Amino acid sequence: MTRDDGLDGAPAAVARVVVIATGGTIASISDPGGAAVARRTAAQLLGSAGYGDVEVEGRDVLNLGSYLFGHRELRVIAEAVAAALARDEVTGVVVSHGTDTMEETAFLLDLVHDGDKPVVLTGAQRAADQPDSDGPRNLREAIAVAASPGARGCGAVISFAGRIFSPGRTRKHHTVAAEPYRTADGGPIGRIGASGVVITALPVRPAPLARPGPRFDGTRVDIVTVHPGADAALARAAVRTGAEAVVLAGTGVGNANHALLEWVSEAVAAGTVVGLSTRVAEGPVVPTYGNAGGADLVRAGALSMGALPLYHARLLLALLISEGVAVTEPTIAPYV
Ligand SMILES: NC(=O)C[C@H](N)C(=O)O
Repeated sequence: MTRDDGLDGAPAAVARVVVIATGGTIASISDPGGAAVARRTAAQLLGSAGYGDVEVEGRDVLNLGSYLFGHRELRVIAEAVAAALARDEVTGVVVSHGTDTMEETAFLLDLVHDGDKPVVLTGAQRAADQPDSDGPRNLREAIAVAASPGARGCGAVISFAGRIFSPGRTRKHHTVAAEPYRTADGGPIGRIGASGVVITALPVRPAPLARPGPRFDGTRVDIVTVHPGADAALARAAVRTGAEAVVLAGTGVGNANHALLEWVSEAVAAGTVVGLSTRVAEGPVVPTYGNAGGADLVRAGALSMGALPLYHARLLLALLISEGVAVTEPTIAPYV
């Protein structure tokens, strides 16, 4: 099957999109106890209706809620995406995915994406067996984005409820809303509406990193949250149990307290990477305060993760460490 692209009269190859199914609510149906469990396959998600002039093929890679994913699952998805993208006849790839940790997978896929073909993650907030499930619409839109020439060069994106997001600063910001994603200090880079896929902004993306190798699976990077009364017990336990880096989710612009400041000095001296992030949903880390605030933490050797969201920061450190990259201010500068 061919279609005329209308540009030079030559028939263009038909758009072909590979849908990689990984589970999530988009694939979930009620079990006998009434709990939603990922069960539906790629073929079941795609159905038999067809997707206009886009040829679509499904591939089952995982079938789990994304709350169950570890680094291994993220690596397996990255490998499946790369294999699909490597096929000349493939225009773009869709990954159907649970919404809980889609921000991490999308960020990883974006970090390692080194071509122009679109990679589009989508999911659903209402299970596949709900009469008002948003899955079919989200999937249809994601396929349209993956097939769209306009989405080329945007890297990996999240397509959800008619909006397209670049993952670099995008997080799930609402547990149940039909539009669960928001880009911190930014907005969607495009929309899907009556006139099709419209890209309104091109994301700025750093040079691609190498895809994670098997070492990524066991690379432990933990998050320790700062709160009134927090001590260093959890941070110490993280290192004791194998964490190669710890991200501090500081208060405000990235502050902690004297117990954690003392730990940062000891941990950095012993070779642990300490990233300084914030527990606040939006806005960058700005090392400002003394008396165990962010300025002191950075002086003690913590690395400011800048405007990179908390869970993105954790993932970036895990990827860099697993690749044997020395994590320093200059090596993380392009991402934060
Ligand atoms: N809406 C969802 O997909 C949430 C689901 N629990 C998941 O992340 O797999």
